Amino acid sequence: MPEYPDSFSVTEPIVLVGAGRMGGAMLRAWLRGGLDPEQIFVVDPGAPAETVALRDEHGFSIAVDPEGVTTVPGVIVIAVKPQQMDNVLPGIAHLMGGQTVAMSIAAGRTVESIARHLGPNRPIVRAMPNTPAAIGRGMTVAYANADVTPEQARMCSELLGAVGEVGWIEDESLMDAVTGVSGSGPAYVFLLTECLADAGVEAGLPRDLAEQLARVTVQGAGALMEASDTPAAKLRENVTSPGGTTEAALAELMSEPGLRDLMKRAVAAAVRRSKELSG
Ligand SMILES: NC(=O)C1=CN([C@@H]2O[C@H](COP(=O)(O)OP(=O)(O)OC[C@H]3O[C@@H](n4cnc5c(N)ncnc54)[C@H](OP(=O)(O)O)[C@@H]3O)[C@@H](O)[C@H]2O)C=CC1
Ligand SMILES: O=C(O)[C@@H]1CCC=N1
Repeated sequence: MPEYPDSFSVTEPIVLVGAGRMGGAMLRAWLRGGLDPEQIFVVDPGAPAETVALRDEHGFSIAVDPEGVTTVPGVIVIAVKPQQMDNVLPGIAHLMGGQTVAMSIAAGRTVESIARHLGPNRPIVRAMPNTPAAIGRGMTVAYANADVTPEQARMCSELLGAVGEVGWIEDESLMDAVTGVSGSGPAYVFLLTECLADAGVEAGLPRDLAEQLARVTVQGAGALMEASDTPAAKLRENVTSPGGTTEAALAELMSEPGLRDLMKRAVAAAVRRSKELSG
């Protein structure tokens, strides 16, 4: 079980542009982890009610646009939709001070496409979290351009580490595949849960029971993977008695073209879409 920071050494102001699902999850994790609310400046023209309630509780600042930010931040976290980036980036360029690093979590958007708006030689981090971030159980992969200093990378690691595990890559082109596996991945597991419940109903179970069985089974299988380093393939074998029921089911899932092929096609589609969003 990874250890998440329960305090922050980042002392610079943090600007969060976009406090939606992912931005909001990070904001809540920073507050939970003890980041000083006076360091936090949220920019969101239609800040969700929960963000306003959090502001009322903790006392950070919310601005409707970047003009309302009256500080030079150490980090600007950009958490708006990829399609909003071209509208948003020009407005935040002026917030970039000499020591500011911009960290985008937008799917697909390349560092080069961000630098086009922020200017040359700007420190830029591109990161891809996922929704278990909301409970501190996310997986984030990050890439830093050559202008990011070790201290800036450390600050970004700390902010990302508040929502789960963080890994850094040195080849930005891997980010599309990262997005296809871990960024979008939780949705595949949720769909699997839905499909398992539907199949249970088809097999005669009442819907409530089928949904409970599917949900608790996926939770339990995830917990089992967490409890040891046993490879997923071995855990699958452990369920599979020779000549038994699982073997019969897996023969269906693994017959060509089976689940492996379907998953490859799904991830490839996400990778293609990530490349299309590159900007
Ligand atoms: N959801 C996910 O699983 C993941 C998402 N991402 C990336 O995170 C980013 C955000 O996604 P997500 O949180 O799901 O999306 P949301 O729509 O929930 O969040 C985006 C937020 O940005 C706000 N916003 C819109 N325009 C502006 C603006 N001009 N200035 C400041 N804020 C603005 C939106 O407000 P309003 O709603 O009023 O428009 C909204 O609150 C995306 O780029 C996505 O690719 C990355 C990994 C996983
Ligand atoms: O669907 C999306 O585009 C975002 C990026 C990864 C997960 N959600």
